[in-house]
Amino acid sequence: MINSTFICLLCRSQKKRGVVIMALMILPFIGSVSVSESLVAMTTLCLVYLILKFFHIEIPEGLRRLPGPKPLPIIGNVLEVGSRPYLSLTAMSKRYGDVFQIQIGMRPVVVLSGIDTVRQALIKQGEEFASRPDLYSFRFINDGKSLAFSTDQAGVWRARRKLAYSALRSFSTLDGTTPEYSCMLEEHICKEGDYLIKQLNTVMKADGSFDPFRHIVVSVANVICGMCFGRRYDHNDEELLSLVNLSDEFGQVVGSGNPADFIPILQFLPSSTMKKFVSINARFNKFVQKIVTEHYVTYNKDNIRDITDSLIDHCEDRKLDENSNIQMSDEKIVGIVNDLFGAGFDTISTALSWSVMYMVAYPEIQERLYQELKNNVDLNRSPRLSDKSNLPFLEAFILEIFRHSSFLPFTIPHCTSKDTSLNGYFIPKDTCVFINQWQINHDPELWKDPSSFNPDRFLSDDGTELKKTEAEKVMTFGMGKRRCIGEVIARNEVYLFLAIIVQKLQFHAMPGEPLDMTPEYGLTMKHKRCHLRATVRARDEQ
Ligand code: HEM
Repeated sequence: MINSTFICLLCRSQKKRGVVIMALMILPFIGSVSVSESLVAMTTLCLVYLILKFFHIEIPEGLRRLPGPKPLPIIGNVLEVGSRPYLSLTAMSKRYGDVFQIQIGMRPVVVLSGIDTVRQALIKQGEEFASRPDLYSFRFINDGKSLAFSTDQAGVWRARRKLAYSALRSFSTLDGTTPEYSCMLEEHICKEGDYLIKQLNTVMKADGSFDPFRHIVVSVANVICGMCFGRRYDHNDEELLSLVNLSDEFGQVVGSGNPADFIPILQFLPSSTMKKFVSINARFNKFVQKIVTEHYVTYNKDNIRDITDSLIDHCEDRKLDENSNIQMSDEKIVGIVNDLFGAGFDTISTALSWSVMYMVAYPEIQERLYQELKNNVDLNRSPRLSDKSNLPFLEAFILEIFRHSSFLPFTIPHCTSKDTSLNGYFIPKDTCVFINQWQINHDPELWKDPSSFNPDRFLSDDGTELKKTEAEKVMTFGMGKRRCIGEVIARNEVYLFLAIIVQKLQFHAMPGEPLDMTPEYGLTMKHKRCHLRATVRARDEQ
């Protein structure tokens, strides 16, 4: 009696109710079944039904259900996605098309591929695809107040993004301290580039080899530290070193597909990875917080020294402005510097470290880069931002690094802010969306021989000009409303650091040690840590 009432409550449709009752009727014929066994069986059936009902989505008329692989209970498609999601999801896009659905654990995820489909979603329907999903790991980044990862409401996120963008732009385009430099960004990079060369020479003399990421990351961190905090650190500073060298572990958890984000029960089970992740974030926040507190103490309205000061200043101005619409805490405003610092060193150091690896893997390309510099920049001076237009091969090389390595294989995950549709498929509100940048950068419809590393694909036949339409097809910084706000700085920084080091140094592999170019999956994919050699370009060569 209770059983049939329960079933009736669960199954409003006659047909479904019939299936459940039939299943229960069969039970006694399987063998002798005790009351408790039949209760367990019935509860399981009801639970399965409830789960099915939970995931059953009514599709509005005229739209189609999303295609995709069949998920297993509890784990969904985790096994098919595997440890290299950019490859498995690219393979799935060949089977299911540009818009398909997988299930990671309990959570449905829509995967977007194909440049036209991604443009349609992120640009033409940008508003609907601009939110971030509420993922467990994101709650630990910047104490849940991250500009890039938090689920801030659209109004708050937009205001913070505008503030971050304008602070970054002001402190990169500000005049340098001497007329020798066109702007502050150029001054920071040129000085850090020179320090990097000195540091690599010292390490080479002492040890005969160096770990490229270990040194590049400090130089790049110093550029963003200069803009954010008005200070730089020594290459052997233990505090900075221990912090910036943690970025691999950060990226491994935040990369699309971290199990604890998709299988809720894992949040409550002990996990050494999550423990490490929480501790990395706490250390990172503590580092930034200490500097911010010092800034509050020494803040002077008439002498805004850096981005932190300018954000504090914004809070002060807002308090004096009676008409201001206060929706954000000071913490949320000043906390923006945490995002800028975090995003500003890991991505660029990864790009530069890969560049050095590719130069070693393709010595003839390294030589062409050097010859181009030699022919177009006076070797008695350091390259500058203004030399960029005379170095098309270097620009083509950087584009090919972005494309071929696709070291940011996915954007940060997006989320739909309302029920929507794409290419005729229905996508409900609050669906997590992965954008597969790697697929776009390796799509044979867009690129000839996509797996070969060939910077010339971006150059005109005579090699003197960049092909703009080819360059615009590379997807590295996302697109639309969430597009990276540091893109201009990042492109300039990767270019100028590379020009400076290629002019002075030649990189080689360690004798007898094959170069391992296999990427390690994460938000930013790194190459395995390794040792290389560098020799100073001979004076007569220069
Ligand atoms: C080569 C270097 C860089 C690459 C490849 C890169 C790439 C990206 C990508 C793919 C996104 C996510 C876009 C999306 O979710 O659709 C992003 C977001 C972001 N980037 Fe970058 N980035 C780089 C450097 C920088 C730098 C130097 C800064 C700042 C100093 C920065 C600040 C940000 C911020 C704040 C966001 C979040 C934007 C938002 O959620 O509204 N990035 N970046």
